[in-house]
Amino acid sequence: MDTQADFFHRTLPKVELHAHLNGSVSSQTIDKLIRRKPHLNIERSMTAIGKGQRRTLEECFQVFKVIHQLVDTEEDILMVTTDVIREFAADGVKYLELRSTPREETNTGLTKKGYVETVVKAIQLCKNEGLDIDVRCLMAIDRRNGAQVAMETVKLAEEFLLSSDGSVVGLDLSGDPKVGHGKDLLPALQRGRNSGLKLSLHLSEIPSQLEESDLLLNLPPDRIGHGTFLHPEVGGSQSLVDKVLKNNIPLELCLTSNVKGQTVPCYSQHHFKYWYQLGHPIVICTDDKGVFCTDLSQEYQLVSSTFGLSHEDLWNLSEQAIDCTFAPETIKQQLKQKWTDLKPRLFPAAS
Ligand SMILES: CNc1ncnc2c1ncn2[C@@H]1O[C@H](COP(=O)(O)O)[C@@H](O)[C@H]1O
Ligand SMILES: [Zn+2]
Repeated sequence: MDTQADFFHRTLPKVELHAHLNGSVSSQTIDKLIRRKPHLNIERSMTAIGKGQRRTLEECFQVFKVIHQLVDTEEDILMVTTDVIREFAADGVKYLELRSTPREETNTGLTKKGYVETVVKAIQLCKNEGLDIDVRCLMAIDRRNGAQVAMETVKLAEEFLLSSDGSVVGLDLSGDPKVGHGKDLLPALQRGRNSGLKLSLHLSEIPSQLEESDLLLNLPPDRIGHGTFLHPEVGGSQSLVDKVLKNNIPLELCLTSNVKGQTVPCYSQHHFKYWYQLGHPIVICTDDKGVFCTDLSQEYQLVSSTFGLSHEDLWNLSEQAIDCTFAPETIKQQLKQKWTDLKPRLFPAAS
């Protein structure tokens, strides 16, 4: 990795659309949390998957449980959210959609509403700091918790859609893909959609979910998380691909996450190639930058070194991501202007 490439990828203005809040907590923030809660006996190595390490997806979900133990008060959520936003801003991210599952913690008196209020407050605090990053929030439905909780989350999101000054823009469906079935969550997702909430759904993150993916694609979602096993070469189907293409649904792709979580055997076999060759809208994302020890610059660098993309190709990818955001049209136009203004810094010869 040469320094020139590093400068390019870090300076490249970027859009991050798939980042789980508690999976994005950096080792520095984890250290602060561990100091706050020494009685939990949690070590930093239990909260992240280091270089060259792999885990099964089940093991990844154990890691989130450990982080959730460390993040269980309003104070923690405020610190975690502001730290994560500052880190993305320092990495050249100009627009960020953070997603998080509202949690209730009876031992600390935290309510789901309080959880979301705190995330929105942190977004506001960062705005007041004058950071060069626009941040929005998606409320996550953990598929493990079933239909009733999903519906409660949608209702809460509806409230925040009206009251959060544009901070809460949509819903995410995530959680352990082996648990629960998407069909039970359709009424909640449908309702959210009808209320004007945008939908980003984890889809076919593991094999053999053709039926579920088909049902969820009929909504249709506004974006797809991963979509690793949608295409026929890996056991998906042409009809699923056709639905994605027909509705022009962008895919959020997270290379390190998929390789470390072992749903993809190696970088060169990542489904980025399949969708990129089709010219379909794709957005490079981190998923869980803390847990998978990455950042968005590294993910862009990985894409370019694995698939031989030029700086110009990467520029186009990051610029096209603006159209995939859930931001209002005026914000998209402002972001495009920002990209135009920044381009001469990265392509001096062309200016
Ligand atoms: C690795 N692939 C993945 N697949 C599915 N869901 C994932 C995920 N990575 C993270 N999450 C979801 O995000 C939560 C942590 O952040 P929040 O507490 O919501 O901020 C996890 O508990 C899981 O539900
Ligand atoms: Zn995810």
